[in-house]
Amino acid sequence: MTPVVARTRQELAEARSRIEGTLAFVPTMGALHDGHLSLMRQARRSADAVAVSIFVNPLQFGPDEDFDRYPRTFDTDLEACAAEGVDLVFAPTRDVMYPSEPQVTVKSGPMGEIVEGAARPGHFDGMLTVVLKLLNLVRPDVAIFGEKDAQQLAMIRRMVFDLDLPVEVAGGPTVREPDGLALSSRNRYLSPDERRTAAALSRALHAGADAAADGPEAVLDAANTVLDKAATADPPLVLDYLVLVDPTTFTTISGPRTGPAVLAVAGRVGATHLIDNVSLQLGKEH
Ligand SMILES: Nc1ncnc2c1ncn2[C@@H]1O[C@H](COP(=O)(O)OP(=O)(O)OP(=O)(O)O)[C@@H](O)[C@H]1O
Ligand SMILES: CC(C)(CO)[C@@H](O)C(=O)[O-]
Ligand code: BAL
Repeated sequence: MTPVVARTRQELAEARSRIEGTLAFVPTMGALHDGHLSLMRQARRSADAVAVSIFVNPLQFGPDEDFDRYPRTFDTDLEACAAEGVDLVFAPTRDVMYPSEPQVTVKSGPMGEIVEGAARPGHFDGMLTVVLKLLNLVRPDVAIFGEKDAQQLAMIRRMVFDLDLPVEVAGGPTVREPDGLALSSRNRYLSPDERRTAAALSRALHAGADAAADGPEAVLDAANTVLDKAATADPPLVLDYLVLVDPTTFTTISGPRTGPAVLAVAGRVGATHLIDNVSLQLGKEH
């Protein structure tokens, strides 16, 4: 069945008031792929009804980023939502979300300025601002985000904790191509040659995870060996960062250490910024 499509606050309020039972919510920027669909299936298992938002949020894009060329594929997105049994799609315009230039926004704090936040200044402030607005508008019981954007997920959990938001946050596992490349709406920018180079990101994470029992230095060495080779490929992978961080705070892990960690990587192939990460247990066989 086709989902109810709400484009305005009033349409959303009316559709929301007709939903009975619990509601799970999957916020997206559209250009839906199997990663999004797996979050929708998780949402379906978590609640009586499922809502999806489709909104390319200008606030989280830097001036030199790809806001204008970000893929917008609403008709096929709606078909995908229908096939997954989504009940409600909220697809506001920019003017609906931001009727005037916002004066009060969310400040993501120190965690918003490191790792991906250092590569994309202001990104996490804009992301948290729109997520808070979406949560206030949709009022879900549970909101589901992909682990592919691990720092985003950690920051949303922190916002919910710090601001006492009445919502449960759940993470969904990263869906990958057969060669390991994490699905991402931005993958469609890649030429076949760039696509081949991009696969080095997940290969590096895999190599790092395989060395987890030997500690942080071994993890970074193993991943860097793969990335160094990709840096000389044609076209090359231009590394933005490779970091081993605490899963909750995203602060760097160094020296001998055991326990959970996230190995996160970001790089550019051509003009396309791609990110990926893997969770691992340092100092333990996995
Ligand atoms: N491969 C994936 N597996 C699982 N979840 C994913 C995957 N890719 C994205 N998501 C999640 O889907 C939600 C919407 O993300 P978004 O619409 O930005 O897609 P995206 O593929 O991450 O796009 P982008 O190319 O902009 O990074 C986020 O919670 C994101 O973490
Ligand atoms: C959470 C989100 C929908 C906010 O715009 C976006 O950052 C995304 O798609 O991951
Ligand atoms: N996938 C996270 C949203 C962004 O890249 O802006």
